[in-house]
Amino acid sequence: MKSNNRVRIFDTTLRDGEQALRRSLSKDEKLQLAKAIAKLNVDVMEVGFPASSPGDFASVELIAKEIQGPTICALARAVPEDVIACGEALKPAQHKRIHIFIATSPIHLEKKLNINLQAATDKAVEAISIAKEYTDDIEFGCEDATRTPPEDLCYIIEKAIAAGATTVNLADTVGYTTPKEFHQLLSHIKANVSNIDQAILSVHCHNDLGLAVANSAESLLAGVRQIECTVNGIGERAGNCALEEITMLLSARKDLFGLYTNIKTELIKPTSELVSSVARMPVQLNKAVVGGNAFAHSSGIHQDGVIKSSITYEIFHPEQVGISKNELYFTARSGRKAIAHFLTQTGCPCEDQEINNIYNQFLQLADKKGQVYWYDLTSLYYKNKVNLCDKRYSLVSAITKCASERAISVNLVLQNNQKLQSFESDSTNLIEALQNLKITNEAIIIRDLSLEFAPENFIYNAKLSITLNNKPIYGEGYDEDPNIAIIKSYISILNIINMLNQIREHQHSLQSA
Ligand SMILES: CC(=O)SCCNC(=O)CCNC(=O)[C@H](O)C(C)(C)COP(=O)(O)OP(=O)(O)OC[C@H]1O[C@@H](n2cnc3c(N)ncnc32)[C@H](O)[C@@H]1OP(=O)(O)O
Ligand SMILES: CC(C)C(=O)C(=O)O
Repeated sequence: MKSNNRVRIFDTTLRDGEQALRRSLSKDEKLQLAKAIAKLNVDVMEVGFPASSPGDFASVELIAKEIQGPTICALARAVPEDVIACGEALKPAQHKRIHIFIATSPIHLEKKLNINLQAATDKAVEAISIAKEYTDDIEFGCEDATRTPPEDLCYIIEKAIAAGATTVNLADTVGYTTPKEFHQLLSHIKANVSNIDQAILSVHCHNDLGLAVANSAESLLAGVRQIECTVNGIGERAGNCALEEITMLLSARKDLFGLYTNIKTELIKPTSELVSSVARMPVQLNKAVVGGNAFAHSSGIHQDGVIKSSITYEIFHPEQVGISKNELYFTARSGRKAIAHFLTQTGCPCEDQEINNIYNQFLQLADKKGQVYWYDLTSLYYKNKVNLCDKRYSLVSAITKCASERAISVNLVLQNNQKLQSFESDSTNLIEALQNLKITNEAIIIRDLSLEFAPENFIYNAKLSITLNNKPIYGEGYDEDPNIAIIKSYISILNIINMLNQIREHQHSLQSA
């Protein structure tokens, strides 16, 4: 493809993204994220604001030293000290860029900077001339460009390019513009700035009205060739254009845009997870491309379509963004096809009549439980095949005692198959004490525990999850006493394991018969 079709991805996760965090990132955290973002193969990464603090100066300097490949960029106000701080911090970088910005809108000029457009232009030109002592790669940015009269933008941009700016960035700082309006503004700038061909046009869109990706995408149709964006769309207030969304839009709609990026899209999901965990910003389930539901289907009509051909409801393959496969969830909205498909895939093929029976029982269970798990389906299947004897544990009594602040002992009496059995253990906490009871041969390691109190019923709801043979198992228990609620949810896990063992034994007996 011609290079004019290449869109440069300018990642600002470590600068604008970091501005959205409740706690700033340490030098090591920034370096860890910088390494992952560089592996994504972004063209430019803006990694901080060196004049902001000695710590951020040191982070930018460290990244400039350690990261090879992408251009390392740092941000400065149109203030000499800021530009010098960028130049100094970026010294070790293989490829470096200084990004100088100043607000251009009447609102910002009058109410914030208290200067006029000419004074802002003079400051920008002076700052650019200082930056030129450090690098030829200079980005000039108009903050709040989308609330600036077009002729004012043309004036300051022309001067900035003449002073040496090689990239010009138009920021929709408060996420105010719309795609059509933005296209018109960018076309006006292209048509009216005499030296515009000497710079790459860039945009930096915020998501206050949910239009950051749409506005960035439309800007490309107006001739923009650099998009500023962040992983997971994190950034001031409602965030920035999401890197993963704009990248996958260009990939999925090559027919419309005819443009490409150099992003290694298969690294998108792991990078998103890393950013989310280091930044402590959870990704919402329904987030495009990287959300937990982006490739999950739970309604019957969709599941049927996806089973027949994934392109019915998926516009690109999950593997393209580093997600191993799509997922089907089972709820009362699921249909027969999904149930039959799951059972067949797990070695439990059914005849039509059988699936009808299982499906009716499934619906009753789904209405009761909300979500039906894989082991529920396997159990329904075998319950329809054979009358498995129900070897269930039930709780007869439970005593928990705190021997000291740091020791708890548990004594359980359980009934199983008419027999009473007593189990005892102690530890520093209830979960460990339960794990030490050794009621089954399986090593049960609890992964998660949630405990909620329902004040309307004065009752605790405990939810535990474990992993057994790489599959999750969820248990649930209710009680007025939080410890007993946890014990009951643990017993519900024992009963699921018991049921799975019975199914396995039954399968063996069928095979050897
Ligand atoms: C839209 C954006 O995301 S812009 C980038 C936002 N990022 C940051 O703010 C980075 C973190 N900021 C900081 O560490 C600090 O605010 C600093 C170091 C930049 C400045 O700190 P201080 O000197 O204490 O100033 P303070 O933050 O209180 O006020 C900002 C000053 O910068 C001025 N200013 C703001 N933008 C610009 C600009 N682009 N060019 C020149 N001056 C500017 C303001 O008018 C104000 O000046 P004043 O004191 O004369 O009124
Ligand atoms: C510094 C600029 C690019 C910015 O972050 C904004 O205007 O939102």
